[in-house]
Formats: sequence, C-alpha cells, structure tokens
Amino acid sequence: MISVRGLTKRYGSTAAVEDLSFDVAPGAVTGFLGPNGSGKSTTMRMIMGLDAPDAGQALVNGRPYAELAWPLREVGALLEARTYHPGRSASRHLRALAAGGGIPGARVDEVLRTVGLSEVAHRRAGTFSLGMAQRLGIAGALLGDPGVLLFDEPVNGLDPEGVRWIRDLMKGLAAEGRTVLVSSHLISEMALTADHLVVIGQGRLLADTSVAELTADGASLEEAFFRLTSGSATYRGTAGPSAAAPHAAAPSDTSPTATSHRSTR
Ligand SMILES: Nc1ncnc2c1ncn2[C@@H]1O[C@H](COP(=O)(O)OP(=O)(O)OP(=O)(O)O)[C@@H](O)[C@H]1O
Repeated sequence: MISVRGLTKRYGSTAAVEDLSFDVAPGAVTGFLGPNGSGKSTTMRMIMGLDAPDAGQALVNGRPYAELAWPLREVGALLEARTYHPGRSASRHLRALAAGGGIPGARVDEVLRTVGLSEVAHRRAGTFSLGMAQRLGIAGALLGDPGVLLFDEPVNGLDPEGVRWIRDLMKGLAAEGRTVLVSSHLISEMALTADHLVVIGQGRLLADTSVAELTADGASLEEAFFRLTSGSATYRGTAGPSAAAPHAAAPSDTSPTATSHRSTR
C-alpha cells in the first residue's frame, strides 16, 4: 500500500508537486499519468525516499521509506535505467544490491531468470541495450520480493515483445496481491495494463479513478486523458513542420490559421 498525503515539493519557484494526496491499493495495477513535467518522477522519488518533501508525506505500508526496516523487501522500484556501474556484470550488480539489502545471493539467479537475462548475467552491464538495462532495473526492483513496486516509464525503449512482457509481468504482480504503481506516457499501453489511474497535472491531482469509470461515457482513454489535462500541459509543440521551421518559406507560416495553432505557453 502506498499513501501520499498533502505531498509538496518545490524547486526554487517551480512547484513540482503541490498538495498531492492519493492511495495506491494492493491487487491492482495503478497507472500514474500526466503530461511532461507534471511531477510523476518527483512523486515517485519522494515515495522511495530519494527526495525530501517540503510538506506532506509519502508512506509505504504506513511508514516513510527511511523508517522501513528492510526497504528492499518492502518496496522495489525502477526509476531510471542504467543506475549501475557499467563495468560490473548484471550478476555482480545484483549480488551487491542483495548483500546490502540482506537478501540471499540465490535470489539473484531467480530474478535474472524472471527478467530473461540469465544468459548475459556475466556480461558487463555497460554493454547492455536500453531494453536489457530496463530488464536489469526490473530485476533489481524484484530482488527483495517486495509487496510494493514502482515503475517509472518501464516500457521506454522496449521492443513489442518487451512491452508485452512488462505488461504481463505487472498484471501478474498485481494478481499476486502486490501494489503496483506505473507511470507511462503511452496511454494505449495504460489502457491495456492499468485497472486504476491517478492523473496529475502541474503537480496537482486531476483524477483518481478506475479506467472503467474514466471511459464510461464511451470516450477512449486518450480522449479522457486530453480532456482532463488540457489546461495543465507545461510543454506543447507547434502544429506542424511549417511552424517548427522558421526558415521554411511556406505562406502559411505567417497566416492567422498557422499562428492560432501555436501554444501560448
Ligand atoms: N532536481 C530538480 N531540480 C529542479 N527542477 C526539477 C528537478 N526535478 C524535477 N524538477 C522540475 O519539477 C517538475 C516536475 O518534474 P518531473 O520530472 O517530476 O515530472 P514528470 O511528470 O516525471 O515529467 P516527464 O513525464 O517529462 O518525465 C518539472 O518542472 C521539472 O523541471
């Protein structure tokens, strides 16, 4: 179980997360959605004790991360791929993690099998592709067999087989009764994976609802997402190549129609 209560984090004048409250329940995959820069990674970092909140709390099983007796056994996370020493093999990297977390070394071979990296276990992890690095990160998250799992953009850089594998893995973890929070920009993927959604914009809660409820009026999840976040995208591109290329001599560059597509922010 994850509980976020009044969580707030500011970087200078930027409010990355603002008075955010939600719970993530066990036994379901909860998708964590929001436009770029809306505060998803910052929230996950605070849940994992990597950033300190300016106000509020992020609790795992009722406690802040720093107060967990055996953190790796309670919560595992893939926050960024490639958080290992490139000269170390996958196996050595995981053995070091296991030793630090009081986890038996035999567990390393199990998680390597789970993520499909057994055959490259002794290769330097620095030579891994992005997809392999994601798998190694997931192996690290699973190492302590924790009941709570966080994945920040886990399908980034994965091929279709990898995407499907992660989807099945997350569903399987939830079916075992674990708490699974996963952020993604891929709405279509979330439609296939998540049971529940927490949607944020500019650090604030926009929706905390089931996928079924959000799409009950017949809208696709993508439409529902755009409707929710239309006022809170921080970064927006322009409408097309003519707007993006100021040197292009297209007449529409200066037409009112072209400028009307431009973001005001
Ligand atoms: N270490 C930091 N220093 C300064 N500003 C930061 C820092 N980390 C995050 N921010 C700012 O906080 C805001 C939220 O960022 P965050 O990375 O949490 O968003 P996100 O929803 O994960 O974005 P994305 O979907 O693009 O990964 C952004 O405005 C970002 O620039």
